[in-house]
Amino acid sequence: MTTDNTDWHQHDFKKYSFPLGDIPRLHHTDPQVDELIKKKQPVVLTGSNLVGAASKWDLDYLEKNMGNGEFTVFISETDKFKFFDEKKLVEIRSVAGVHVKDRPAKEYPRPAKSTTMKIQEFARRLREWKSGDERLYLQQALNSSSGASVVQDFIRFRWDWVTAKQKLHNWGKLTYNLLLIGLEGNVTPCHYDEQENLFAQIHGHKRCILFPPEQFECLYPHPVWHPHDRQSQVDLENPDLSRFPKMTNLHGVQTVVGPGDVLYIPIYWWHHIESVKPAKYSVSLNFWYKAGPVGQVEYPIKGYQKVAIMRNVEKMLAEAMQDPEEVGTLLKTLVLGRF
Ligand SMILES: CC1(C)c2ccccc2-c2ccc(C[C@@H](CC(=O)O)C(=O)C(=O)O)cc21
Ligand SMILES: [Zn+2]
Repeated sequence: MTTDNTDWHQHDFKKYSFPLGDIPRLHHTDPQVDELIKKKQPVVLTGSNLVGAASKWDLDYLEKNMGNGEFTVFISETDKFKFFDEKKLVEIRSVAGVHVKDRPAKEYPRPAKSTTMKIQEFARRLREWKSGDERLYLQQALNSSSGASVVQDFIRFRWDWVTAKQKLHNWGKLTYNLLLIGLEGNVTPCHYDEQENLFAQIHGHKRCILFPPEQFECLYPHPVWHPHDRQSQVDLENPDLSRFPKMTNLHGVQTVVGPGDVLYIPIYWWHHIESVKPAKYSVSLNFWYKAGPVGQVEYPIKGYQKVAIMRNVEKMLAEAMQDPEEVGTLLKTLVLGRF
């Protein structure tokens, strides 16, 4: 269990060009926890025992108990695992009711390719991994088809506790529990998700850097129709300031989560996550919840609501123009020199 964030050897970590505050770490019974979640502010909850039944989920245990299924594994030549949504490439769009299969969009570089393998092969390749080899990141939705004892552990999670959180904060339904097993050094680059996330760390440690939705203009997300939708175009470690000048206004918050910690990543908050030393690999399990009902809209509207509006404008224009390339031109015509 990480006792306290401050004993972290920060000098080990990558240095970034932007300031980083600390995400509060609070015991899960602290009343401030629910105040922060209600305000959609990130917070690390300690001592919840949410996935205590999984504290034994190291590679040996998972290798023996994850069953005989094929698991999704992403492979990357670099330390970055920037996910790529194939579905965006050939989107069927209806034009006046007629389904028009789009011509496949121009070829995009695929930084991480996905494959499947049995847990035994994954574990072997992780143990044999040495610097210079391609990196692996297992990402698999947990379900009843996992091995019997893993399912037993899953059932013994603190579902009462997490369901009470879901109800108290009016979150929608639980969509996924993604099991994540990645090498130390793997980086999931800066992106946001459209779901509330209780991110439970099981083995090893992860450095999590978060930015609020209001910093949308500093992070230059790809267009919504792009396979890298929801992900920043900016390489935080090596920002191209000529293309992304507003990146100099970036300021975030960070934490290092260890076994037993649960990080609340609010919906639409940007997060950049890295598996860090000393463990050779990390095991995490996230709990993704659909957004709750919008309810009474209060003005001025909040940052994350503006992101949702901008996404809808991009989608509507792409649909109307039937050619995503023209959307940029139209938007520039609409605003440049006028607003
Ligand atoms: C990078 C990877 C393996 C991936 C590849 C291709 C498609 C999807 C994904 C995906 C989705 C979620 C995560 C977990 C976490 C980041 C982290 O812990 O690394 C995170 O962002 C979250 O919990 O929201 C990681 C991945
Ligand atoms: Zn995410």
